[in-house]
Amino acid sequence: MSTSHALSLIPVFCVAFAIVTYLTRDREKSDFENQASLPPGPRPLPVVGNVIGFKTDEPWATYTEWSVIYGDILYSRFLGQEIIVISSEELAKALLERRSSNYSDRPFNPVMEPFGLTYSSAFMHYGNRWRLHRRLFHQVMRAEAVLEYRPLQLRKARQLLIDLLDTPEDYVAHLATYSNSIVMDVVYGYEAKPRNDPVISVVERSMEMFVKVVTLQKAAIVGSFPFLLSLPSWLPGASLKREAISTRRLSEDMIGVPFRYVQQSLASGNAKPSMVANALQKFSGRDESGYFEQAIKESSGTAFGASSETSSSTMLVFILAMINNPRVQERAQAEIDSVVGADRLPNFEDRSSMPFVDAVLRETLRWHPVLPLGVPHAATDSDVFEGYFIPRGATILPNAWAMSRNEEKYPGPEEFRPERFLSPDGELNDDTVSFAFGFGRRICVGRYLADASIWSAVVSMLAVFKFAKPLDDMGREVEIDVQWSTGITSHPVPFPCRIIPRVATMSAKTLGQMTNISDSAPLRGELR
Ligand code: HEM
Repeated sequence: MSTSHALSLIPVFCVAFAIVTYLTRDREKSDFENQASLPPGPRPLPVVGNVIGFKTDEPWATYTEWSVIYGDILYSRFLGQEIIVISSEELAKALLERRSSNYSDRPFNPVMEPFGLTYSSAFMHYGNRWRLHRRLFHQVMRAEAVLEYRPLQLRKARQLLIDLLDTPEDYVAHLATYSNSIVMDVVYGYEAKPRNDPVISVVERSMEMFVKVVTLQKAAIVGSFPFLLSLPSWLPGASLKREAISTRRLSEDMIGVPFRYVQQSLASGNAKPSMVANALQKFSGRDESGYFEQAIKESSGTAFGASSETSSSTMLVFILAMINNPRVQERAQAEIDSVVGADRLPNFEDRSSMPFVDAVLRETLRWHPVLPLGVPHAATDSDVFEGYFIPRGATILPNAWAMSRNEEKYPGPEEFRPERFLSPDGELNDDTVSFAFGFGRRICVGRYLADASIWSAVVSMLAVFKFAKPLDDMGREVEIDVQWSTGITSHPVPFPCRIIPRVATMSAKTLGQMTNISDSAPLRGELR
């Protein structure tokens, strides 16, 4: 058979396979199903499910539109996948927190194994292996532990300012370097080079693939048409197979390269305290099977991935918001100037005196949640919730996008208004936008680290720079046509902007004098 003939049969195979999958799919009916009906939702097409009107590049927007029609608990189907979308924060808490024993699993994702992503703690099934990962994170990322990283965060923020001063046009790379270098230090004790660090670039390439691969659509397609991964990789049209092969290679490097760096540093007696070094020492001599070593390797690899995309995306959203809201930017700068003065940069002791800056950070998390559909949970068992039947194994999507657009809680939700987080007397209110970090037992383990790293970058950038729209040939400001990336995370696609020092004579030397942190400041205590 010729290659072109073989190719022409692929769609036929796909449809035939989908029909067989659909007809033979067998969801166990439980007693619950006889008592309650599935939540309302758009009528699915046979086989393919709810594809009509579904915006694949903005699934959160589709689910939010559907939630207006069908309510805050809705049912939808994509190929063989049953999806329950929760669009209210209260209902998400009631389900994912108060019933967390049943809703802390992740959906089976057929993409993970062939793409070499089973290492990820964030997509791992609920169970003992996940618990061990969580414990390893907890050692170094719980609220009290992250206080130790403050000197590191301030030092890296100063480096970020120097980089922005030097080459403002590379701001996207500088933001990525900032968040990546903090997590590399915390997790591996690795001091990344300010530019073109070889280890960081391995991890960045791997993450780029990761966010494109871990989407609901891809999971459903691979789940329904697994033979696509068996096609010879040379075959035109076998792009999925080729993508799987390169993602697998990148993932191996991503978790292997920095891990070997720590092993070698420990062997030569030069290891700095870090999540990996501490844990390897703790389990040394009592890990014959290599079980703990594997968990340390996998969880540390996850930490990097989970942090890099989310933190730098949030900072991109912040810059965009500042450019489009100059009055907000000026008010935050006035607050910083009044607390800090002109001779030094802000530090963590100043934080409680600058509620407006914190309100800007919260509004950034709300205005464009970088994980608009969170990370999917799964129902371990069938259940009835709010009178609706939730099938065993269903994917549960906490629709952070819809929560951020709740008109009652956030009037004028498309506008960037930090004041919504302040009481009339200027104090911060209780709304910490916690939905941006997820729910229940799977809530983001890195949230305290993320909060301090993003605050330190945001306050430092506001103290030193003005962010403004680009200029045209006539010197007039031009509006930015913002595009948003799509995948499991979403952030503004790099846009032109001006990053101008607020003091024209600002230099790297002045920045050094404005920070009272020593470059060799001890960052953590002894190895435990
Ligand atoms: C702005 C920054 C960040 C945001 C918005 C964010 C958000 C999230 C969200 C929504 C989840 C899913 C929670 C759920 O399943 O309900 C999550 C999980 C996770 N995050 Fe973050 N995150 C951020 C930064 C970080 C950082 C800095 C780290 C680590 C260094 C991190 C590590 C993780 C891990 C390991 C998980 C998986 C938890 C599990 O499945 O048990 N994140 N994050």
